[in-house]
Amino acid sequence: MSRPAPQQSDAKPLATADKPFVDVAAGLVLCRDGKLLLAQRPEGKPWSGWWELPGGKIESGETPLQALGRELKEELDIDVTCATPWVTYTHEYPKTIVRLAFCRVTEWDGTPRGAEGQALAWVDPQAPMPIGPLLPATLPPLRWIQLPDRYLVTQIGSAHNLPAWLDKLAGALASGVRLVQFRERDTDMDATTLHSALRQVVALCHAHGARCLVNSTHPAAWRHEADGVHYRAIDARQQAVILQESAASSDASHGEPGTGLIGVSVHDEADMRAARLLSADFVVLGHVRETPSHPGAAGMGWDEFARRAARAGLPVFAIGGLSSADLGEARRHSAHGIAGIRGLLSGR
Ligand SMILES: Nc1nc2c([nH]c(=O)n2[C@H]2C[C@H](O)[C@@H](COP(=O)(O)OP(=O)(O)OP(=O)(O)O)O2)c(=O)[nH]1
Repeated sequence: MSRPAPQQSDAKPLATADKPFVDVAAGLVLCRDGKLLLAQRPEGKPWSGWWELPGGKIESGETPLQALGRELKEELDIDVTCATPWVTYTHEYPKTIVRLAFCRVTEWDGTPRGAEGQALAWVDPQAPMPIGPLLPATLPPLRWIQLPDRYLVTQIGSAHNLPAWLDKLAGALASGVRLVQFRERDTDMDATTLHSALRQVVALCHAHGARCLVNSTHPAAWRHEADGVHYRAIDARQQAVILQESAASSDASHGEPGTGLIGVSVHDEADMRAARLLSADFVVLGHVRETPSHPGAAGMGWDEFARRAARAGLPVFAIGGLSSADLGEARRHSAHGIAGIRGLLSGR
């Protein structure tokens, strides 16, 4: 899998005098069976014949969700009844800079039809794309929407906890968890025991069709036995500097992008910039509520989470005192999904 080029920051779009800046709302219209609706741009519009997510320009005074509701009525003749903000992403085209507020649309009244004469197609986002070409800025959301919505972080601690912990992991995997991060910070396991624990976690994940990433505190060689890496914020920043320096000196031997998934823990804009430079697949932002991992530290709350998530330019998992029951609330605040240690293991 080739990794896409890093995108620019969403916080500071690079509007220039000769390049107009356009704000757009686009919908990932998702059926209950997981199929996603794509539309072909009609004759007479720029990029006609290319496929895109339905939507259009945000008019003055509109929120992205209002604009999307209006556009989907005009283009598809449906009335949206449930939509949530998702990833806001900026793409520079040769003649324009487009900031796309991608939103998930999960309920609507009516049956979508090409009300402007455009062709429509329901596609399985997890399968090879049967149609094309797709607009360049439409490719990232089609990749991101394939990410699972729950991200379980390990906390095994001691070797004698491992069998019982693996049982709990099996329960979480059976309940649909498909993404796990091996992160053993406060452990009394020696390196050999820890490595063996990782192998057992990876094997169990794979047996359930789930993927496991290895936290960047662990040896880099272990990532290749798993499905990628999850960088701590400090490691992501360091890695981003290495990547920039090697790019500046045309030295490709450092920071070579791997083929697995890349997750990054972020707290602020600088962390998010590092994540984008590393072409991360997603970020984890928290903590939303006070948690046993950070006792006494108040959570940022959902409103602040939403403000920060809107600047990520990547799918964001919310973390901090959350369980599966919080998924709806998380999505209403621009999260892709939720991450957690205890909340996801207990199947709550
Ligand atoms: N709707 C939509 N637009 C996209 C996607 N990807 C992408 O690059 N774009 C770009 C193409 C256009 O430059 C811009 C959308 O503008 P548009 O011309 O479709 O807007 P509109 O429906 O309001 O049409 P109009 O007022 O220009 O007739 O966003 C996508 O997936 N969906």
